[in-house]
Amino acid sequence: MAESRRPGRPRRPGAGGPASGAASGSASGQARRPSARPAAGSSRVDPARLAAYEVLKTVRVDDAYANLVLPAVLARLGLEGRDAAFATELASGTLRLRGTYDAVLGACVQRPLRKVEDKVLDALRLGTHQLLSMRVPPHAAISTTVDLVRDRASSGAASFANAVLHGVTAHDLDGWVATLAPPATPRSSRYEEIAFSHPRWIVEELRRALGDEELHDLLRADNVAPRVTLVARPGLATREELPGEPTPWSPYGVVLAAGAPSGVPAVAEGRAGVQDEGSQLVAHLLATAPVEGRDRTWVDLCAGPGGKAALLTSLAAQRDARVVAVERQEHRARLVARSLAPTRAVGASYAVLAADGTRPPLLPGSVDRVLVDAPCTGLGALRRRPESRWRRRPDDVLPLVLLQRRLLGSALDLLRPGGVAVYATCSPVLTETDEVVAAVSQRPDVVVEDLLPLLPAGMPDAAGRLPGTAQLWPHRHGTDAMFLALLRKV
Ligand SMILES: C[S@@+](CC[C@H](N)C(=O)[O-])C[C@H]1O[C@@H](n2cnc3c(N)ncnc32)[C@H](O)[C@@H]1O
Repeated sequence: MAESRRPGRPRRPGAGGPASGAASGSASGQARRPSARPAAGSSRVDPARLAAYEVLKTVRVDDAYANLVLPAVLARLGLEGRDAAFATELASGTLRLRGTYDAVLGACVQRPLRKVEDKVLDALRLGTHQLLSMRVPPHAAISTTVDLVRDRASSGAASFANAVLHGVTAHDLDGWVATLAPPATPRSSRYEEIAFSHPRWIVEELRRALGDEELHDLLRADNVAPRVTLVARPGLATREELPGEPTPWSPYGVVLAAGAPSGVPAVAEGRAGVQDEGSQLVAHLLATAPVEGRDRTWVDLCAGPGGKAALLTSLAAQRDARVVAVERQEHRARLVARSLAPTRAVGASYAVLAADGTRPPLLPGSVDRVLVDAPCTGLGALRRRPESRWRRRPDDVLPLVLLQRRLLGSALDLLRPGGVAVYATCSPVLTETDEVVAAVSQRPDVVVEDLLPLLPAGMPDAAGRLPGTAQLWPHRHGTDAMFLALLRKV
């Protein structure tokens, strides 16, 4: 199923149970009459729906990231508490499940969807999410969407939206998937495209990396927003002072119990941060890989915005090692510098260089440990950015792969004999993972080492396809789908 909604009987048009759960409250459950309180100037549009609409529009028009736009929109419209939570779920859920909803809308609209005005289509997607995934009573979902379309488009478009959304109520989500998606087969990804709202080329890449058996578990996990995990940077903060349960795999992590991370003092002071557990393991692995002899110089070759570099630097400080963080984009290098600054309190030694990691201004053979957390398609972190699956294109992959190979090659040039490199991507795509490592390990001065013994005890099924490498998965490990490989210079 595309989202965690229990299967149910098809709904009758216009019928609906009481609003419940996170979706309940003034924003969700009440159909607003024309005379209801005005919002957003003179219009009668429900503010939470308006906020979600504004997010979709900004993502579409400005190519923005929803998670960055949302806080500003919520603040501008004065939304807090349940209304803010409703707007957040409405915007994020609609963006994630756009593929499923477009298939549904395509069946309810007489003309091709590309001929529907963008702003009307955005509103229809929002209405469809409320009807099929949020348990908003149909009369409320439809009337508030019609108000929105009337306000943002025209009365004619509002009548059109009314008719289309009544069509959407013909089935519940399971019913629509059963109606629209052909049965799943390993050879065609059409079923997954509709049922799990992933572009077909992405389904095919994920299938190649994972196989058929668990594919649906992965796609389902991609459609659920991850819990927020925090990292306690060693020497600066402890897990015990962070509010939440310890993470199962990372020795530095905590699953945030409730509230915004910015409200946690250690996070506000930069002693802790928000970081996926898989990312924490990447830094941990580089720091714990055995190295004989000198162990003074660690490099993060793709450091922006600095999450892993901050963890590495606090670990390096405990061993009197120095970290050089390299980042090509100047504004991201500034973010790295900001992220590393709190580690000065524990005497950390580091430098941040705005430079090209394929030609870093560092001496070849001078480095003991190097991390290549390579720029990648990010297809292992789809649950984090609801719109990202619709942005990426198949032809993004090749240029990234060429860059990844050059970055890893340059990292290996920096290493002294006996030094170690960790190559990581938040993508499981085989061309970005196994094939990069396999190509670079043709060098006579490099071996791929088995990193599995360095992973936390009891971590299940983390072996990658290429011997010695690791591939984490959201549905298995609760992390992003990070790929990790350990290479040693000989
Ligand atoms: C996956 S992100 C790294 C995330 C980072 N390690 C963290 O944990 O916060 C990849 C980074 O590599 C940077 N990058 C891309 N090409 C680069 C190059 N040629 N040299 C150095 N950095 C590069 C990107 O700007 C981006 O900030």
